[in-house]
Amino acid sequence: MSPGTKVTREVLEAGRGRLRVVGRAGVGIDNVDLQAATEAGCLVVNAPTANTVAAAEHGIALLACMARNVSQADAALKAGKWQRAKYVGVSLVGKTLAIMGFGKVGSEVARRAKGLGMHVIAHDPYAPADKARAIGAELVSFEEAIAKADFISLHMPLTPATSKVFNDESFGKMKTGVWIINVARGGVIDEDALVRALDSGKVAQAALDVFTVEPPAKDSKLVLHENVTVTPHLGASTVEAQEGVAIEIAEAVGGALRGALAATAVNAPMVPAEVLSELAPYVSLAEKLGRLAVQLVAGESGIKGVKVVYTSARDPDDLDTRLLRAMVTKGIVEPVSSTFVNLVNADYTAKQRGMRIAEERVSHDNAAAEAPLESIQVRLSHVQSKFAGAISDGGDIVVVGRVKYGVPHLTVVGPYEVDVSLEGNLILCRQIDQPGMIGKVGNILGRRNVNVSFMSVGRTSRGKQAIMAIGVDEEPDKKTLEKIGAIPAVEEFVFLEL
Ligand SMILES: NC(=O)C1=CN([C@@H]2O[C@H](COP(=O)(O)OP(=O)(O)OC[C@H]3O[C@@H](n4cnc5c(N)ncnc54)[C@H](O)[C@@H]3O)[C@@H](O)[C@H]2O)C=CC1
Ligand SMILES: O=C(O)C(=O)COP(=O)(O)O
Repeated sequence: MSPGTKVTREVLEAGRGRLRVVGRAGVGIDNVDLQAATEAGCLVVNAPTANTVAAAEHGIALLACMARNVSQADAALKAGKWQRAKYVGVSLVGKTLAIMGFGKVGSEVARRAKGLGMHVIAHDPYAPADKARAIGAELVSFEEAIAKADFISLHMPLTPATSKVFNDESFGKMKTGVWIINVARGGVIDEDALVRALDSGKVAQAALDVFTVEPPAKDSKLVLHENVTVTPHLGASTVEAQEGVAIEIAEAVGGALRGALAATAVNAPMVPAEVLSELAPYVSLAEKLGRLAVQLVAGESGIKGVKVVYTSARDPDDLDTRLLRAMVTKGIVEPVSSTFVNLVNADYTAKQRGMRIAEERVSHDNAAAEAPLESIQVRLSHVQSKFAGAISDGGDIVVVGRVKYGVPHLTVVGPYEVDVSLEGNLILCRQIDQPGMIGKVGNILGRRNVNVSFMSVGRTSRGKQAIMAIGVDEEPDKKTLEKIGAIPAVEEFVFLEL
């Protein structure tokens, strides 16, 4: 999808439940109603990196072109006018360039401008100062940037906060004869104010690739202004960038449709790719624990409080749990919700259902541990359970799991320690600890051709209460489950789908 295509609330609502992914073959997603997409559970992915260099190169091209009056002189010469005196330009070396928005494109423009011998300053409230320093650019306030610059290049996204930030007031604070370049979004400039600033000479020239309305009106004063150089949104239009963007977005959409976690998702918790691959088995564990916990709930009290406890040897700053929290939420909400729930709208849906998700981190004293997490605990507070064995001392449903050899395992149910791989389905069975129980249950399942994948017994103490956690590949029929329930020592059992 190109920026000319608008994905509005109406479009998203018409596709609700069926439209799963919107792919933006570029960076700017100001043409997608993100809130409506999130509500509809529709993932929005973009291709954020493949056109960065193209946009930066276009910014530099416009800068150089404008400083030397290339487009005006070209038009004049083609009209038969040889005007060497009229088109004396200005030099770039030693001039101060202010980069507004020091993200991917802005920083690449900075690198190139340094190569041209310019003094580079930048304004970006969210950019790390050391990244700017490494490129040789100094981060300054908005006021300082616009006041000190000879050239101002715009590289911020269009958001409510950046809409028309370049207006009469800000032009008023700039040096007289400043030069403006915009390859970001037209809407960050109040175009009428820019025309006024050009007319008064406050702004010497502007070079614009983007406009508030695209294409702009044929009689646009701005476009027709003699001190304005324009291109029709060509920032990303290089052969290399178009090919790169096409591949990037195809991979993102394909991955998202297969259920892979999209690193370029715009409306889902954003997690860097290296973190994503490290967390992948924990992501699955988090969702499965959520699923197990919710299937253990009984009664009408509803789930109000959910607590997720991460035990980790890592420094809290090194453990980004947003994705895990979203997956626990998804696991809890999905089996009990009629709406299509995914990573995108999991938090939103939980909130709509009045479900609060609290998180806690417990440090695990094992400095040698390489795994990001020791365990994840999911606790549903003050709910009734259809399996009393899942209730811990505090009256909460508690399940704990960990990743072993890359596979999620259930390791605690209520007060019982078990160890069962979370694949296939699960039967939990509570009984009085005594010999022969595994054989009895195993026999019933075996006779019905239900393959047991894993089995584990946990007990409070010898001869007291114990639970069996049995992983099964197939879903046993009702009769088989009843037979298990009818074993005299069995006090309760529950079948859980993973
Ligand atoms: N003309 C064209 O064809 C192209 C245009 N673009 C546009 O360029 C812009 C930048 O793209 P990228 O660098 O890839 O995005 P980016 O997300 O990497 O960088 C944007 C930067 O702007 C900063 N920012 C946000 N609010 C700000 C504010 N109020 N003041 C100053 N900085 C602020 C962010 O912290 C971020 O560092 C976007 O608007 C994008 O749509 C990108 C590619 C091609
Ligand atoms: O990536 C962006 O934000 C762009 O503006 C590029 O737009 P395009 O994909 O060339 O229509």
